[in-house]
Amino acid sequence: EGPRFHAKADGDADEVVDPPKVEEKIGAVPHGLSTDSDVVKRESESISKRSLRSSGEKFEFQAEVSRLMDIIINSLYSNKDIFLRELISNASDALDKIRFLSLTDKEILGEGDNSKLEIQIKLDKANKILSIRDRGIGMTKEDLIKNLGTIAKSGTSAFVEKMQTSGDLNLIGQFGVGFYSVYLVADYVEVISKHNDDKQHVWESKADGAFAISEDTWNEPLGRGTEIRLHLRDEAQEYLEEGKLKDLVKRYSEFINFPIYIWGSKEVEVEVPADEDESNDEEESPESSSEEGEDDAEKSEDEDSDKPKTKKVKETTYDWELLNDVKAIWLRSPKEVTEEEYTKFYHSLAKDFGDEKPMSWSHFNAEGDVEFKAVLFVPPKAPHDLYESYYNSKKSNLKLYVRRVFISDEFDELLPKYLNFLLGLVDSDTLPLNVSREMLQQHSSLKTIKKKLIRKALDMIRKIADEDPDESSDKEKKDVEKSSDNDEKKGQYTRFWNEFGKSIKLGIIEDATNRNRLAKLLRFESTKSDGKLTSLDQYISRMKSGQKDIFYITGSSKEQLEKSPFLERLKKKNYEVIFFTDPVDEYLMQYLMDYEDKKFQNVSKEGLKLGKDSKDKELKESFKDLTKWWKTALSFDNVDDVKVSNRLDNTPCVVVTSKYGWSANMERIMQSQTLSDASKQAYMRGKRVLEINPRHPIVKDLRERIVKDPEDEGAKQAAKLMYQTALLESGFILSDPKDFASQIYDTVKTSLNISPDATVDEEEEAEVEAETESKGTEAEESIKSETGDEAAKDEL
Ligand SMILES: Nc1ncnc2c1ncn2[C@@H]1O[C@H](COP(=O)(O)OP(=O)(O)OP(=O)(O)O)[C@@H](O)[C@H]1O
Repeated sequence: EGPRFHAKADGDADEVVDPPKVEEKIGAVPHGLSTDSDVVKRESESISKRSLRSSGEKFEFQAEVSRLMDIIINSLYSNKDIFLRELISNASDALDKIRFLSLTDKEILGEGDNSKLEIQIKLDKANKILSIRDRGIGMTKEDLIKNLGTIAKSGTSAFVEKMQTSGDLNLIGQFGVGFYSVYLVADYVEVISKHNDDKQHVWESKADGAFAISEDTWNEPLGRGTEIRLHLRDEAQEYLEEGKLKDLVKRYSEFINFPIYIWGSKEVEVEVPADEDESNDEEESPESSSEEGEDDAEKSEDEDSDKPKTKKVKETTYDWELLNDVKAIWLRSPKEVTEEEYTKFYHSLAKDFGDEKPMSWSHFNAEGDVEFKAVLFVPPKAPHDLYESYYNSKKSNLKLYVRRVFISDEFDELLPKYLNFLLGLVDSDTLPLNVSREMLQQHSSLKTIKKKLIRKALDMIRKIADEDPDESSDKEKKDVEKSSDNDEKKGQYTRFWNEFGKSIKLGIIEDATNRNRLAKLLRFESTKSDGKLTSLDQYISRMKSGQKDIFYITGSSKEQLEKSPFLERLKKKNYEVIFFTDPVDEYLMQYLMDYEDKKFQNVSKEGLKLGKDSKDKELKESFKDLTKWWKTALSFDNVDDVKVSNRLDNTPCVVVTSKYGWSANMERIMQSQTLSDASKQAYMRGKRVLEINPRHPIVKDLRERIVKDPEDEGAKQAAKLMYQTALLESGFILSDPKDFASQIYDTVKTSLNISPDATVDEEEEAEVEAETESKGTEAEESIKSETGDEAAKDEL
């Protein structure tokens, strides 16, 4: 039945068998698992007899981890190979860690084999065990408990959720729970680990909700590092085939920076003494010495009597075979690296083994005061948690190496937050190697590296746009279309924008130095973009003669904005207006003041200029009385002013805000934020100005009325109602909807010729109550009589 591991067998001490101490012999072979049949037999006995290590301390997996393991165990996911990639990646991480520590403490690596930073794979066909060992940092008992089971990683639940919708286990490494993929192929797993600060321990689990940890007194001492033993499921026996393992390692571990060995068998041709009738070599073949009589006879006949007679036979030998060549791709000249190699390298960095290529990459060598090599990638998709806790997370996806030695992948100082979506690495020759991470973080070269990385990153992104035929104007299109990989590049920048556009916007907000470069990368829809994305440069190229400002409007959706009264006259006069519909756009526009000497103008704010119109002044003058009167009529609300509008066509009036206050859209966004500060809201709220349309019949009529009688009650009511309606249409949230509603009802009354004094009928409360009661009783009675069940009454 294979090895069993039960949760604590209560009181059944007889079942508990301590594994026998494995003899010295095991220590002599490189890996604890010997090909020697005696040892194999003993090992196998000890495992199959063992149901529970009596010394083992039992733990339950954290509920989320248990759920994850359940999903993995029962998964029908066909690509089970991924477990190997995850284990090798963990081994490589552990080696990176010890190598990093050894930079400041040489002793830490130890001597002899211990100091070899390598990964070893062994197959034990007899016991159906695949084992992967590294001489990395290892895990203490506490680490084992924490890392492999009790503390769910932040990614666990996210991954479980993702699995339930996509079923794609391939992503497991990206969620930081890759280890558990071992249960795709194994039903019992042992993790033997030795950390410099602790004794050697064994973690074991059959993924049945529990695991056990014992101090390891029977396996070969590892010296330092971790060995994972997978007791393979029956249907996963293919992972005991050497050829398969070699292929997988080669495929998945091309970019692992440590040598990976397999304890491989080799058919070799060896020269052995020829058969007795041919052989004449006494010294070299002691076994054949007993038959020397006949040899002598032959020897005398043979002319080459000095040459020993041998034959070639095939023999199986075992040895460590190196599977990868550890050549860092970034050290090669970019010209020599193929597109396929970059793609594979990206996949290994991203722990993303789908088919998608990165959108773009940049591989360069920086020279001068600060020397470094770097490879940057734009991933095909944004990671699942890119904007979650954007300001608090310390996550950067750049790996930092110093002279080929991996230092850290949590180095915030290399790229600003808004470029966190990039993946890649930096290998610097200038940074010092033997200092602590804290010291490195303060090193002056980092600033230079960061500056150059940002430039290169922005160039790379710009290139995505430059190479996209959809991006170019018709004139340029012809040239671009000639290029070969055109189809692939088509629409690429739109894809980039949909995935990472928010990051570019955050960049504009946060990075004043590169604001203009980033603004070039900005895309949006506009009144003239025809459902596609357009850029500021394209906007400028379409500007009307005499147009000074770049017009935009903010709101919650394009559909809503398209109908906005603010656009009426602009559209009629053929001005282009940008739609900004992402909440971040409001913040963005507080930082993006101008572009190429053109100012930005929110068309729902004060200050809109549409070229000089000689009639403007005249109109303003002729409506002076009305605007003045209207302002007084609105003294109940904080209306700053009433003015003649230059932006309206069909709508009688709109409410605009002051230039530096919040727009209506921003007010809405701020109100929807749970923790927003009410006092700040009042302070930041833009001043409101009612703008009236001098060509509109209602406005013209009002003017006539108030000239005749400034106290006209009907006019006053209309002025108020129009203002409130304009607030709504302009995107504000009414502070007193009740008042607005009752005015509307009054108007409805008037239009239906109902007397303004008509009142609502009084309810006759006493009777209503009595009636309800009696109805209720009737209903109860009828249920009771139908079902004959007393309980029905309770239910009712
Ligand atoms: N060979 C190993 N040596 C030392 N520690 C290890 C080893 N394998 C796993 N660990 C520890 O267990 C943790 C959990 O591993 P797991 O593979 O689930 O997640 P991860 O390595 O953090 O992320 P990923 O799945 O992306 O590799 C690791 O973070 C590491 O601390």
